This record gives sequence, structure tokens and C-alpha cells, in this order.
Amino acid sequence: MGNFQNICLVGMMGAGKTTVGRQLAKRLGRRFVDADHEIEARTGVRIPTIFEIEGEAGFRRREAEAIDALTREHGLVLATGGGAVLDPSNRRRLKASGLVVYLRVLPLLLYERTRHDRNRPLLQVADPLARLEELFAQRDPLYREVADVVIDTSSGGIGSLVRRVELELRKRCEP
Ligand SMILES: Nc1ncnc2c1ncn2[C@@H]1O[C@H](COP(=O)(O)OP(=O)(O)OP(=O)(O)O)[C@@H](O)[C@H]1O
Ligand SMILES: O=C(O)C1=C[C@@H](O)[C@@H](O)[C@H](O)C1
Ligand SMILES: [Mg+2]
Repeated sequence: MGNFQNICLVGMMGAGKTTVGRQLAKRLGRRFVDADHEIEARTGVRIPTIFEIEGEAGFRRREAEAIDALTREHGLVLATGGGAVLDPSNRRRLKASGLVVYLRVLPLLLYERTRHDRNRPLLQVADPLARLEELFAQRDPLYREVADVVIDTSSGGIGSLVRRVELELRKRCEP
């Protein structure tokens, strides 16, 4: 894996893409960019507001623009939004821009992590656990399809997870 390539993190809401990505970038001396934050910076509003005004379809269009722009850059640690892999063009762009790491976490743990957070519009429903199970069933094959590395992250804290990701990446630098 060259310094030129991006390291792209994919996975469900609450998988740890933002948290792990930020720490990983620091350890590797890379720039960290979060696609969700980029969309918020470009629009000047938070993600729930984009969903309210433009619906999910509007958000996905903005997400595709952000992925297109960010995958043209080099040497990033790029955290993607949980639904970025739904779009085949996003998947193609992520794959072509570098190494894709899937942080795989099962729905019950995702639920525990996200249950008190109001910033994920897709989980503001009567039964968020059932929603996470549906989304997981739909998306797990897509994350696997796009990923070069799958890391099962259901156990262990953030620090050990960051080191595991780093180790996997280093393995790929060896001849
Ligand atoms: N391995 C972990 N162990 C314990 N807590 C974690 C772990 N990974 C993430 N968390 C916690 O779970 C919450 C969600 O993590 P984070 O926001 O990084 O997820 P995300 O993948 O970026 O989600 P989204 O797709 O919604 O942006 C945070 O509070 C974070 O501290
Ligand atoms: O899983 C999803 O579809 C989403 C995840 C978040 O990262 C945000 O991109 C948004 O809340 C949608
Ligand atoms: Mg995030």
C-alpha cells in the first residue's frame, strides 16, 4: 500500500469509522477527512437538516458528490458515511482510490452505540434495532464487496482496534 493511496473506511452507523479513522490518521501521519463532515461543511447545515429538507435522495446526491471529490485526493484516511456503499459509482471510486477497510460490527452493538444519538436520521424510528438489522442485512454484502480488508470489530476497545487496522495495513506494505 503506497502513501499515495487513500485508506477508506466503510461500515454501518456506529461501526467506529469516524473515531477509528481520526486516530489511525494521527498514527500514520495522514490527513483525516470524514465524508459526512465534508457534506456538512459544504452545505453549512447538519445531516438531519439535509434529510428534512431534501430527503434521503437529496442527501445521497450530495454524498456522491463528496465521495467523487474526496476520492480524487491522495494519501487520506477517509471515513465514509454508513450508506455510501449503496451507490455502485461510490463503490467503484472508493475501490479505485486505495485500500478499503470494512469495520464489521453486529446490529446489537451498533444499537448500543447509537441509541442516544439523534444525529442519524435513519435511526429515528420506533424500533431502531430492527432498522439496524434490516440495514445490516442489505449492506453487509456491499461492504464485503468493496472491501480489501474486513475487520471484525465486535470486541475490544478503540485503541486496540486502531492498532489492528494499522497491522492489517502494514501487512499489505510488505513485498
Ligand atoms: N471499538 C469501539 N469500542 C467502543 N466504542 C466505540 C468503538 N468504535 C466506536 N465506538 C463508539 O461508538 C460511537 C459511534 O462511533 P463513530 O461515530 O465513530 O461511528 P461511525 O462509523 O463514524 O458512524 P456514522 O456512519 O454514523 O458516522 C462513538 O461514541 C464511539 O466512541
Ligand atoms: O447509514 C447511513 O445511511 C448513514 C450514515 C451516516 O454516516 C450518515 O451518512 C447518514 O446519517 C446516513
Ligand atoms: Mg462517522
